[in-house]
Amino acid sequence: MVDIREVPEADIDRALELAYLVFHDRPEKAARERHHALLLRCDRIGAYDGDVLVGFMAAHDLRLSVPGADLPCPGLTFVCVAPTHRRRGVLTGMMTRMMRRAGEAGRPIAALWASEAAIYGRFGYGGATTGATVEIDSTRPLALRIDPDRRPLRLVDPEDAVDVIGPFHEAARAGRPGRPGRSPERWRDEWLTEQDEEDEELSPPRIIVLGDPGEPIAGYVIYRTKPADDGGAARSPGLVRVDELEADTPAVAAALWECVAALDLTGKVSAWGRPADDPLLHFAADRDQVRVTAQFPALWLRLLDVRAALTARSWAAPVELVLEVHDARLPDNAGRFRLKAGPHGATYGHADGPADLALDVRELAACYLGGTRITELVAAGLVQEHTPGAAAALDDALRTPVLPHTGDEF
Ligand SMILES: CC(=O)SCCNC(=O)CCNC(=O)[C@H](O)C(C)(C)COP(=O)(O)OP(=O)(O)OC[C@H]1O[C@@H](n2cnc3c(N)ncnc32)[C@H](O)[C@@H]1OP(=O)(O)O
Repeated sequence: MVDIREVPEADIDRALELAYLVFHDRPEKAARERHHALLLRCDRIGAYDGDVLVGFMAAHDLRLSVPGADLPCPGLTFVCVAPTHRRRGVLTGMMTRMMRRAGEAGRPIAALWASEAAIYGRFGYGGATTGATVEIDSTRPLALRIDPDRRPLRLVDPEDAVDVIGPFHEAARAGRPGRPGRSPERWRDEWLTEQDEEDEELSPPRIIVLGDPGEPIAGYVIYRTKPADDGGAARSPGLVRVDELEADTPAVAAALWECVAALDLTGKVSAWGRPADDPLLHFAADRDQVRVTAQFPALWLRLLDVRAALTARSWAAPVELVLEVHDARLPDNAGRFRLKAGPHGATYGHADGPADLALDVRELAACYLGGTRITELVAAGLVQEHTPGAAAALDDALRTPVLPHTGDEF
């Protein structure tokens, strides 16, 4: 009989051993210490078979930008079940406990990054943001259709970076749904850590900011480099891996991309997890030089309290309709509800009349940040439109000026 309960501090190392076993990992001492410190700050739930920890899950205490608001949002991580106890409902038990606890604590939404896309839909999570991997052939200067901002660029010491770029990042979050806030620890351990956890050949992080001296910065780029590999047939050019690039204007973004593409002794820029509507893809003059090499679901979102989530976000256009929502895990969300929303806010309460749209809570989550259209899901047979035009009307109301984006993998 497996018991689901909180994991005390004393069991954190056991939880990490389980995670390393399950994720086929053998991290160095420094990474283990970072993971330990991270789990100390997380909510932790475990599955115990007698005294043996056979399942584990943690949740960061995050805030997530949603259209017009910033909501508390547990960010699930380190989800693992021992190979001896798979497919017996251990994850289901831990997830049920985690969702109930988060709901009781007044968290309207929860989020995660999935190791495999097939796992979390059954728990009501929908793919809410899309990431794109963008590669630039930088063996030649980056060809641009707009003039880059010519204000000065300067290098910032990683030690000072949180003070310099942290406020810019925090302000930029409000402009794009799907972005978690970053604690100083997350900045230090995830973005600015000297040694990249996944690729030890990469340089420490380099930070370049753009802006006039004494003025607030107008943008920044964080990148790491790897020297050219001249060995044998698998010769590869020096690499610039862009970890983050934020800019106030397209001209600032153009200057920062141009800068990283021009780094000496490198021939390729690779940026993982960029927004699907990255302006670079439009202002690049040669789309053979700037290519999207992969697209993937990034943040998976769960609406734990649909009413609280829908009434917290902003709405781009007026809409009034009845939704029939299915939620197999959290029955308070299930039923028929009238959504009345518009630029001045939203109400959401039980309705008697016939439904205009019927959908699972998972589909609502996929559309909540504006990254997926309801009409696409009608076309895919996943949302039933009982009143013609209802899906398009809801899309107009859910629309965001830019696509949601999540660059923080956790
Ligand atoms: C946010 C993150 O941390 S993502 C990381 C997720 N963790 C991993 O990938 C580590 C390796 N895998 C594992 O530890 C485990 O296999 C887990 C956590 C994915 C699943 O744990 P389990 O206890 O076996 O899941 P559980 O028994 O509750 O399964 C519930 C359902 O999900 C399904 N399921 C579980 N894992 C998967 C999967 N990888 N792909 C597809 N379906 C899955 C089960 O078949 C089951 O379906 P059913 O309800 O129709 O019978």
